[in-house]
Amino acid sequence: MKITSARVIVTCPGRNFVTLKIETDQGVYGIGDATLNGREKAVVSYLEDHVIPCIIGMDPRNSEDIWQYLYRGAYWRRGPVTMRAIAAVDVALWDIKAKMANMPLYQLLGGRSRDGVMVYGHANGGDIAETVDAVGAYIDMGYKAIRAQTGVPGVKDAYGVGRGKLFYEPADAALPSLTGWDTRKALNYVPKLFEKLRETYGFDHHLLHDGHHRYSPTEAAQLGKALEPYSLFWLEDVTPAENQEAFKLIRQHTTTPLAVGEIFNTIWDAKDLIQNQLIDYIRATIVGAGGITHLRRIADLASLYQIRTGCHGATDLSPVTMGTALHFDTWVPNFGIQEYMRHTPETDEVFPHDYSFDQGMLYVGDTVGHGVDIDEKLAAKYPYKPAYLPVARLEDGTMWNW
Ligand SMILES: O=C(O)C(=O)C[C@H](O)[C@H](O)CO
Ligand SMILES: [Mg+2]
Repeated sequence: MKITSARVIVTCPGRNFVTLKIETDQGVYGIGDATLNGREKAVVSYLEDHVIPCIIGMDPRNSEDIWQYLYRGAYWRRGPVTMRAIAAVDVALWDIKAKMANMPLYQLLGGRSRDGVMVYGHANGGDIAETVDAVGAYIDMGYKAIRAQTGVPGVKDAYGVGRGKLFYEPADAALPSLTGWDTRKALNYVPKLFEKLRETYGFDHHLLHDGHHRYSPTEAAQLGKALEPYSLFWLEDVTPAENQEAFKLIRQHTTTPLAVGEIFNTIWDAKDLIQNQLIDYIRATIVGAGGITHLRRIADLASLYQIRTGCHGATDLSPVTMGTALHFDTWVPNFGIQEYMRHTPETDEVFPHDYSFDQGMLYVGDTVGHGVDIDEKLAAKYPYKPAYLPVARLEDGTMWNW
């Protein structure tokens, strides 16, 4: 069996997606996602100029060997561009493998460990009152877990506060837009949001919060401690994690569960965090961390330390990643939760998929493969549109982490 062609399809049905379609001499094809928000074309070039020419003629059934070939063979390891390209190939090959086996992907991974996958949605508002209302709307939709973000008085466009309610999309301009940040103001305000949420809705729902890399380790420890009475499911990305040791300090001071890893690309980014039990949830996902082949290694390492998965699932992860992640989540023994930011109807139409939402859970169907396809004719109607994530500056102009 041979790979006969591989094509990159770029489409923008409301936001940009990069998709890889691998075809074989046996008529079976596979689809993988390679989207890197705000840097899409770098992955397109990596795939078209450096990956596709190497894999034509290879046996698509050897997905492990092809993964190693692309990882070791490049000599230049890791990084978001390389690992997304590898992930796209890997997911397309698993899709092909499952189709050849006439099985839904989760069966090939080891079968069902659960009926459905608990997801969390994004509730946000300009201030506490608006966010409390937004959380109520998610509860009414049946969600069991909700991430809550609020604007902070005196801070221009604090992280997570979108214009729309259901379809929050941070990549919003042809050049990065400017947002503000003030840690002191956020530290004073955010705990009040959770106090109000628990007062209003009680303790039956899981609440989550994303610090989006804004706090220093000491400030992060303060926030974790201040949030303890409100019993969060997790506090995410509370400080940047390039220095994995930084989490030791936070961990010593708070029992608020910690999640990290949506920008991780390999097991090496998470190794110390996992082995020292400095986190509770690992957020690495299929498209970010080298596909199924690599993500399952991360999950296995995490399972030794009772750390559970919490795959990233923002809108920049295409339905191909969402569908594949749901198969992974349906199987992985140490599953925690899955993020679910809804795509627009236009995106859902371009990527027909076999997963559905009911009462706070997502369910994959039994379509063979990962169950997500791309309507190429429709995709062609939505040409690439440059879009960037915002940047953040402090009041005095200092560049900060967005
Ligand atoms: O979904 C989250 O938790 C995020 O932090 C979303 C990210 O900002 C987004 O995926 C960036 O592309
Ligand atoms: Mg996040």
